Amino acid sequence: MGEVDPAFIQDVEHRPKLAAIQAEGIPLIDLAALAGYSPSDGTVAASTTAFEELVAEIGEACKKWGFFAVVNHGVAAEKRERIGREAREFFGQSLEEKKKVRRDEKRVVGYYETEHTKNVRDWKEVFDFTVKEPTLVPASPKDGEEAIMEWNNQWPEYPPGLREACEEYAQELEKLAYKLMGLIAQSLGLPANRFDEYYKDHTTFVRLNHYPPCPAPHLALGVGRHKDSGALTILAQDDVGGLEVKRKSDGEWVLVKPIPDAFIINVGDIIQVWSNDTYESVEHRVMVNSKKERFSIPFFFNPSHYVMVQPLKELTDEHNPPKYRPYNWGKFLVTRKGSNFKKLDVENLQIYHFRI
Ligand SMILES: O=C(O)CCC(=O)C(=O)O
Ligand SMILES: [Fe+2]
Repeated sequence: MGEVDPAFIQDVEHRPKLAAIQAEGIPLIDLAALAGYSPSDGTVAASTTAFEELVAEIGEACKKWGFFAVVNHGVAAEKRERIGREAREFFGQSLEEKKKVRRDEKRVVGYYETEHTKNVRDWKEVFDFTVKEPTLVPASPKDGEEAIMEWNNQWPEYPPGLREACEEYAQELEKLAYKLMGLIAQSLGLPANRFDEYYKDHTTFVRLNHYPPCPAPHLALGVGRHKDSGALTILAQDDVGGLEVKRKSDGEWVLVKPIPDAFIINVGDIIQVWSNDTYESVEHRVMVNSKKERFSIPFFFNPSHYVMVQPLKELTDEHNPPKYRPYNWGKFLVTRKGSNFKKLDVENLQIYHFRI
């Protein structure tokens, strides 16, 4: 990634402004009132005013921004530090070493250094792993073909502690993800465990991102503008900064300031569909930096492959009819994964293709 290959250059209108706006950023939400909260059995241990306020805050943040930061989330700091150290070790190796666990059309998780977003190459390298081993998905993106296949993780020999650090981290984040889905359900007036049925064989994956220093941060992006296609993303970012969110109120790109130990949460396309557009999945992108490398770790909380994603019955009626046709999550996922290996003339599959 030494010189700037034209494949990385963004069209003029999508290039970042390096002096990004820092005023009015995404909401910061304190989850302290969550202690003792167990959404899976629908009980709310802390049924207090503080808890009601928290649910309302989550709802407002989802509506206004689609993004928020959380503190006092209950994830042990040492687990996050550990996966961060292992990720640095892994990416610090030669390309040849990393390519030993490179993903390809058969093994779709692992190391990858040539990802494209909207056909422009991203200035980054990644390592993906699924949380469930194995993860079950449709064998074919085609409708009517029922065969199922397994996605299996590819763990590198070095660093030897990477696998355990990743597995421990994923377990912690899974607990947080269920709590956040519980809060989001309650903020929509639904029972806390409303979404659990969709997660029995979930297809969640975690990505270790490394953004190396870039000699042309005004031309390239670490990740081009996009929306996350899953339900909910929980992101750990380091102290370098670079993530920008498209503010709903005016369409400006706003920097998400790093806050030590906080996680950044964002609503993905599936929550947009489930909520029938009450909450929207918001565009975001990542700027790169000419001096500093950056690391981040998104956790993409995705349902089971056989889930038909559609607006929830409780949230639709004759005055507010469903805005989307049902679509099969697994087929959507494997279509998107497959298209990562080709440079396409057409746009990726998107939820608006299912809009009624
Ligand atoms: O690195 C980041 O801050 C965000 C990455 C991201 O948006 C993604 O991987 O979907
Ligand atoms: Fe994203």
